[in-house]
Amino acid sequence: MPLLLHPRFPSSHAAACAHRDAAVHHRDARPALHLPELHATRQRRNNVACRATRAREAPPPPLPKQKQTVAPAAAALSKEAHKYFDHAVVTVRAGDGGHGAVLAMPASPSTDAPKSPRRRSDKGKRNGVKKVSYKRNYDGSVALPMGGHGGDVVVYADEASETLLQFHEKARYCAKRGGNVGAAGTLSSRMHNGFAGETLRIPVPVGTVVKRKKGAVLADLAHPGDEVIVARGGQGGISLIDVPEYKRRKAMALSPNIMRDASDKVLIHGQPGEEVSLELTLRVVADVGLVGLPNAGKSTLLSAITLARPDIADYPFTTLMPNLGRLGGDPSLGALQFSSEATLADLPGLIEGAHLGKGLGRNFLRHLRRTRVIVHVVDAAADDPVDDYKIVRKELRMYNPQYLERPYVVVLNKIDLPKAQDRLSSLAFEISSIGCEECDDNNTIKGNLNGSTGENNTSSETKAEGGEKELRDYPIPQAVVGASVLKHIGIDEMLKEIRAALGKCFDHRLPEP
Ligand SMILES: Nc1nc2c(ncn2[C@@H]2O[C@H](COP(=O)(O)OP(=O)(O)OP(=O)(O)O)[C@@H](O)[C@H]2O)c(=O)[nH]1
Ligand SMILES: [Mg+2]
Repeated sequence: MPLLLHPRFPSSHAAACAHRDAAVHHRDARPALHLPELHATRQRRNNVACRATRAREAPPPPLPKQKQTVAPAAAALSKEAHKYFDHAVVTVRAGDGGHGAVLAMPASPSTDAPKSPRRRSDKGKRNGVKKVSYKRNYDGSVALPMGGHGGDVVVYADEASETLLQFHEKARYCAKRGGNVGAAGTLSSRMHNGFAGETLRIPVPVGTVVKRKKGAVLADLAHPGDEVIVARGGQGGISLIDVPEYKRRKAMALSPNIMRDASDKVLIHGQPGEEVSLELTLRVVADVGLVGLPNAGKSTLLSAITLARPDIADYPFTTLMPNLGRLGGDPSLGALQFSSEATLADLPGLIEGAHLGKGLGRNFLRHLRRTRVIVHVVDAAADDPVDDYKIVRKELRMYNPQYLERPYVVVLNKIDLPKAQDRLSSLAFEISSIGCEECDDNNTIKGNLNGSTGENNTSSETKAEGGEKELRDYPIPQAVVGASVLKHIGIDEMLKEIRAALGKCFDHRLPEP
């Protein structure tokens, strides 16, 4: 019987042995060298080794320009992490299926052989050969072993991860392939399937949107533990029985997987695993977004009312990436206080012209998308707080006019400073009169939160830029409160207003009053 082995199986043992023997023979056949010759040869060999080492130590030749621009350099990543932390492109590859095998039928006892007398030890044997019990399929055919399934690739939302920066350092992930069928050889009851490749699980921050590159959205991983299979592993190959033609009819009774000719061998190959390019976009999950000019005190506010400890400093753009903090429930609600818990996101400061890329730009405003309430933090001791407030409102409108329709609270901060205290009431009056009372409609808010954002909605942005709707056409603030988050003045009043604004939004967690 011809020995049929899969080309990828370690079938070339004999060839390898022959090669090794030839090498030994070649070594033995070398003429013996005299001492001076030996020395010269060693010298030559050392020189070659030296050159090889130098070649290995030499820096690799520079890549062509277009290849170098594929991923941001590590230095740029550490310096400008805020540009990359919320967006990444990765390629994932699921594992290939393991291979099946070509199996020979076990030798059957010759019917011509003279029958030996049956002995007690021959129990369970037929004509002295032990009867084999194979695993069977539901239709009674022998279950032939299969190659293992390739590992899938799963992306899941993990509370422990915060940014997508790691995907700029490693942009390709491969799952393990399935195992091959144990051994090619004779069909036996002890053969087993190849082991399944392990699923590769990739953690991403909660709030990551997983999308095929230039394709459909696969999942929005908005809750911890949410997951999506992004690439499926290949199926394992089947096994085939190889029998001479005159035995095929008999073998067919055992299994339909009979090899007819060499071309059938492709069936034993495992299927390749899927490979996809994914675009990961992080949109932080928060109920309240803190916005304002740099230095207004947003991070100080977050640290005053939550356990978050963001960087705080007396210079603009201290915050480069959103900071999240958890606001505890309202104790006055008793057992229901958990329902008033909320997550706050402190965003980097905005400046006039952010929509044109000034300052840090406005890309991080995408992180307001999931918020229900916006808190404007205004430095009441600044030269023109009302103008500062308008600048931020206008930048929000440029980015997504729908943000202006969400309920919002204005916090006039730094009232511990005399300059702010003196003009607090006039500022509060001026700010609360920018906007229209009638358009304060919760239905609009619901529509915005469920519907599409204006993030990529250029038509709505153009509309706003065209000046069709002024700031006064959007709702007035829910409340304007004076506070000093540094000195803990007016914190309770501010929290009350923020919770009231949250309560006004549609919220399934809060019981209807
Ligand atoms: N006097 C006074 N100073 C405050 C108050 N709140 C914040 N500050 C100070 O204002 C400065 C800026 O505060 P941050 O919280 O870093 O401001 P920010 O809005 O987060 O700034 P960016 O991250 O740059 O956008 C710090 O020196 C704070 O100590 C306040 O209520 N009163
Ligand atoms: Mg800050």
